[in-house]
Amino acid sequence: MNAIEIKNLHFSYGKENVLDGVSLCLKEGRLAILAGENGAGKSTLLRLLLGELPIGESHKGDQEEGSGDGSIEILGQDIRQFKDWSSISYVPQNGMGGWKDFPASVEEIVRANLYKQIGLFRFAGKKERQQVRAALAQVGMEEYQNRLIGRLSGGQQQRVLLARALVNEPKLLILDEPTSALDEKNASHFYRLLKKINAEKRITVLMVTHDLKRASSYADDIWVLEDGRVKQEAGKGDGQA
Ligand SMILES: Nc1ncnc2c1ncn2[C@@H]1O[C@H](COP(=O)(O)OP(=O)(O)OP(=O)(O)O)[C@@H](O)[C@H]1O
Repeated sequence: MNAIEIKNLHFSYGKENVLDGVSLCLKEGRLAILAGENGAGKSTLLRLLLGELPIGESHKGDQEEGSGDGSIEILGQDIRQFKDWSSISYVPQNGMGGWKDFPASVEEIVRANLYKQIGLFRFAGKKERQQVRAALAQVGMEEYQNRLIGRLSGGQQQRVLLARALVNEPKLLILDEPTSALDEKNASHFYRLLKKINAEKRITVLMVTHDLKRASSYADDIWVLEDGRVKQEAGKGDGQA
């Protein structure tokens, strides 16, 4: 099955055409990167994939931020009918920015993503605590579970955000520039970790990055957004950066 299949996608904010016939296909189990210059439309494409921006007919009228057409299928289903959003996890850009004094532990940050399963007014049970521990172990942060989030380095915080995205055991993981605040060493470590999780857990990954040079050695598919369209480049996916 394809994790994502996009055909002839157009999107504009008012008169500004941002996507002008994007087509791409991400097969399940692969790791893909999406690059492109500032303003190329990468975040717009991610927002369409996450159902935050409309395609086709919509009933919200003037309140829409923009309008689009074309087709998007996620995990084999038309996005307009797609309901299984818990099978998709998203790591936003600068996810930890401004959390320096946030009074929550690593464990609480990861557990918060299980709120649908736990419910707002119930405490986490043994099963949920185990899920949190397993997600932290996947990113090598098990020992830090009681540490306040603001007392971690940028690289460690980014790994906690990854654990937070993994705790729901998603089929598809979407990341928006996860290494933009990291130095070279931490960025490479993050890519290796992502590749390992992709290979071992068979989680399909789509990552937006400006770091095409380093990230491309971990990718099966490399797409570059340019002039509203996607250009495909060969990926290596061997992780031998
Ligand atoms: N909500 C919005 N309303 C109007 N125009 C927008 C909106 N969001 C983005 N744009 C415009 O659409 C274009 C694409 O923006 P987008 O954020 O998708 O690019 P990007 O590739 O993610 O850029 P960057 O690498 O800088 O994050 C830009 O010209 C931007 O100004």
